[in-house]
This record gives sequence, C-alpha cells and structure tokens, in this order.
Amino acid sequence: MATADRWLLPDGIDEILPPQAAKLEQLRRDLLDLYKSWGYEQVFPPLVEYLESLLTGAGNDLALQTFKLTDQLTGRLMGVRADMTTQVARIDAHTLNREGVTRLCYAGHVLHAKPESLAASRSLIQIGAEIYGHGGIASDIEVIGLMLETLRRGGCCELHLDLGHVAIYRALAAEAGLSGDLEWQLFEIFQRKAVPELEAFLAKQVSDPDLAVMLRQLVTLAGDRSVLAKAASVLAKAPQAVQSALADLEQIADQLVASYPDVKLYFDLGELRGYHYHTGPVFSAYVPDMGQAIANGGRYDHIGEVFGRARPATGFSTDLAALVRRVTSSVASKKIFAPVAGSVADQASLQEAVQQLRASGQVVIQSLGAGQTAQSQGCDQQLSLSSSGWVAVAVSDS
Ligand SMILES: N[C@@H](Cc1c[nH]c[nH+]1)C(=O)O
Repeated sequence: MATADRWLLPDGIDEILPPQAAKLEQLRRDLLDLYKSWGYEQVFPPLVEYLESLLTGAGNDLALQTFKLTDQLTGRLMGVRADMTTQVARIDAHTLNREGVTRLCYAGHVLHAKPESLAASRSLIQIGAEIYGHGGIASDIEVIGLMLETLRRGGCCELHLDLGHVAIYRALAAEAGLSGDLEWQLFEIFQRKAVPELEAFLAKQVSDPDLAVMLRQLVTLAGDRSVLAKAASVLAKAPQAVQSALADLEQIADQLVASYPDVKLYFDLGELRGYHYHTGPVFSAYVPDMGQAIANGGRYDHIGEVFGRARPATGFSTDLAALVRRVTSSVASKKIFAPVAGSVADQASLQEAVQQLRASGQVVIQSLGAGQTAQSQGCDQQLSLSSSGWVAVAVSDS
C-alpha cells in the first residue's frame, strides 16, 4: 500500500474541518435549541445495536443500507445505524414507555452502506424530531412546520414541499390481497415508478379490474393541488381509508397554505418514502439547486408495535452536513492573543483577565512562548498591560 493510499478515506466517508466544522456545530446547537423551545426532548440513541432491533418494522432498503458487524461478546450480528428514526421509535415505545404525547429530537452520525445518489455522502449527520402518541393531522402539521423552520435556519429560502399519503397505496395493496412477497415487489415497483413493470405486475397479480386501474393511475397522480380533485374522481371506488387519506391531505394543504404561503406545494400520491415504515402523510422538502430532497418525514404509526406498544408517530429528519453547505454566514472568529507576562505577578493578573474574557464568551489564545505573535495565531486583538490592568487592543495599534 502506497503511503498516500493509507490516508485515503473510503468513498463517501467525509471529515469536516474548520471553518466548516464550527458552522456545523453552531447550526446543530441552534437547531437543538429550536426543538427544545418547541418542547422536544433530546435523546442519544446508540451508534450500534443488534440488527433485529435496528431493522424491525423497517423495510429491505434499510437493511441494505446498514453496515453489519459481529459482536465479539455474543457472536450476534449488529448494525451501525443508517437511520435514527427507528431507534427513537424503540426508545419511545419500549424504553421510555410513557403515556400520552412524547416529543423527541436527536442529532448524530448515521452510516449508509451505499450512497443514495452518485454525489451523496455515506456518512451523514442526521438531525430530526418526532412526535409519538398523537394520531391526528395536527401533529403532522406541527412537524412539517418544524421541518420548514429547520430548513430556513439552514439558509434554505426557496422551499418546495412534496406531499404524499402512503395509506392510499397501502389500502389499495391490501384490497388486492397480495401476499407479503408480492406486496414487497409492488412497493418496490412504485418506489421506482416503473410503469411498464407495474402494468405487467397488475395484469398478472391483480384480478379486480377497478383495483388494477386505480393502482395504475396512482403512479401518475402528481402535480399541483388539482391532483387532489383528480384523485377524488379516479379513486372514487377505493376503500374508505383512501377517502380519508385524501381528506387529510386537503386539510394539511389548507393549513400549510395559510401558515407558509411562500412554500410551494406539490402532491405526489404514488410517492412511497423509502424504508417501508411510513403509513400516512409523507413529505419531502426540496430546494431549487439540489436533485434530491433536503429533508424527509412522515407518519409511521405501527412501528412501535414490534417493540411492544403501538404508538401513533410522525416526524422528519435532515442531513446537517448537507444543510450547512447552504449557510453562507460564517461563525464570528474574533480572537484575542494573551502574551507571556513579564513577571509572576503580572502573569497572575493576566490569567484573571483571560478567565474573565473566556467566561464572557471571547476566544483567548494563550501564547506558548518565544516566536508566537498575535498575527501568527490569527488574532486581531492582543492583551496589553496598561495602568488600569490588562486591556485588549487592536493588533495594529499594539
Ligand atoms: N428518517 C426518515 C424520515 C423520517 C423521520 N421521521 C419520520 N420519517 C428518512 O430518513 O427518510
């Protein structure tokens, strides 16, 4: 192995350096403070878990995205989290086990076995918020609002919101009475929106002609708000669950138009978010110059069941590392240089001044000795001993 290869990072595995790291940390703190101000409590799920608890309730695509390793202590298979949402659902359903509404938020690294697109990273910093224990659209609207606020703080001005409702697909697929395997196949065809494959599948597996037509139409139901009216007529013969999903979307859209008039709404009723755990309204946010969604979310009501408690759930998450690239302002980098004092007494008073400045939030860099100057340490101010004690003066004046 050549020396240069030794330091090569694997494809899609990134490190974040100054000054980007400072910006990212600032944004992480701002967002967690924002979530706290909305009543969300922070949790730190573990980086690795046994595979069953990590993947239970999620689909094949999450399993494929998960790096696997063997636990040396038990010989059992573990996975490095590829998505924190299922972990937080486990914490709510099993570990916290609270009654009533619980709001949780989180931030941490996740690892993807494969990049989600050509340019995507495999080491993401996922940040998100989830509401458990509330089944109505009020909680969906709350998390959409928090997602939009998150993106605004991340410097996204022009936002497009894609709304879908997985219950429409699920109700039609249930009506078709497909076995587990066939349902997976259909789900996967829908995710790829592969129309010729869908037609072949429906011809072979769905005998009810009305149902086949509705499933075929579903994949085309995308566009502006008029899509909802079109869906109401195309899906008129669909089960009641489909009608109430459409009514949910109408109400969510009304509220969003009223509260966020500058956000452009788009509807995609055949859109099934990845990972297979969503069950209700789903949403993705887009910005003009980015091919894939900048944030995703949705309702996933049944995931807690596998951890012992069925809990309504909805939430969103985004990749902080992708989001921070959009932040144009930089973190203020004013630094004060503290020289080595001439006497022991002056050194003591200097330390006191340094402590006070640091306590008030200033950055003070202590000289480590000969050869170090304010300039060499990137400082624009320097502490200087005056008759009234140590004072910070501009470097050019000193
Ligand atoms: N974790 C999901 C988004 C989500 C959060 N909560 C509910 N859904 C994703 O990455 O697609």
